[in-house]
Amino acid sequence: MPREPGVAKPDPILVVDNVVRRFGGLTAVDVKHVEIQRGSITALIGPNGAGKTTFFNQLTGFDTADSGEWTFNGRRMNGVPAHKVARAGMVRTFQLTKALSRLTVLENMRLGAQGQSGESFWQALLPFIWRSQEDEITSRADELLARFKLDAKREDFAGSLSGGQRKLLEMARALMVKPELVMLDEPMAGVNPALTQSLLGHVKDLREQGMSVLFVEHDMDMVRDISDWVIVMAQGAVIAEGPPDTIMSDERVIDAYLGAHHDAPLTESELEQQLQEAEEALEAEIEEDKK
Ligand SMILES: Nc1ncnc2c1ncn2[C@@H]1O[C@H](COP(=O)(O)OP(=O)(O)OP(=O)(O)O)[C@@H](O)[C@H]1O
Repeated sequence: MPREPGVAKPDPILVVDNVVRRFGGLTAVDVKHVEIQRGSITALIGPNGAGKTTFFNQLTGFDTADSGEWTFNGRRMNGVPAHKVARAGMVRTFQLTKALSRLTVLENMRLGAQGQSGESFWQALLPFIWRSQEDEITSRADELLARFKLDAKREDFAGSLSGGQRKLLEMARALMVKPELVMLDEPMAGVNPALTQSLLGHVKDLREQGMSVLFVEHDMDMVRDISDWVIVMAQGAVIAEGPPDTIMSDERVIDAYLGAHHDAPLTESELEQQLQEAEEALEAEIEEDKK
């Protein structure tokens, strides 16, 4: 396959055209064309501020693109809200895990089943409304919690989990909607080395089970280790694509990284602070939905 930005894939699950997102004078995302191959693990890399998370937000309905269109399994997805995108089979996790700390692990999983929407948050916690689905949802949650070795934590508050366990919970929760495409935003950030292999194994498992994976990551060892294909973004655009072994020596890629300031990894307390902010923002959103 040619290693050019936007190269066509044999069987793409996601096809993106001309997605632009501006913040004031800044063009955060300007992706002309990109295809994600079904059944593979694709890494999305690029220096800080390249637009990776913003691009994820557009594709998954968490933010509205200024222009552009994209199809998932041939179905147009631009303008579709996040919970419907998730229910269609395209689900994402967050860079700062949104596992609500004052809910139990199991309650977080139930929320996942509702497809990440604020409006169904209360319904998810009021089992009598959903009694018929309740048993099925709980047994799926238990199955996933066992797979991710979180079953012993079922009744614990998500806030009591370690950073790595929260990442596992995020991934397990995303699987509640039985997705076809799983989008992971920095799955390795803030994960203790002891959990690294286990997380890598879980990501590879997704592919073994026939799912497609698209993940944003700064950890190049992880990118090299598990990806089938790498897409590189810089200043909002896709600048290179290719297999992991060749992409890291690509001149355009090296230039993009050298030209950008690369932040040091977050410390534990910075991570904690950001997690708290993300939770407050999500809770505010839920309050807003209740009105
Ligand atoms: N809500 C927003 N308002 C204004 N500017 C924003 C907003 N979100 C992102 N940006 C800007 O858009 C650009 C792309 O940011 P984005 O977070 O998508 O990059 P990234 O590649 O995910 O970076 P990192 O690897 O550091 O997470 C940055 O310059 C950022 O400051």
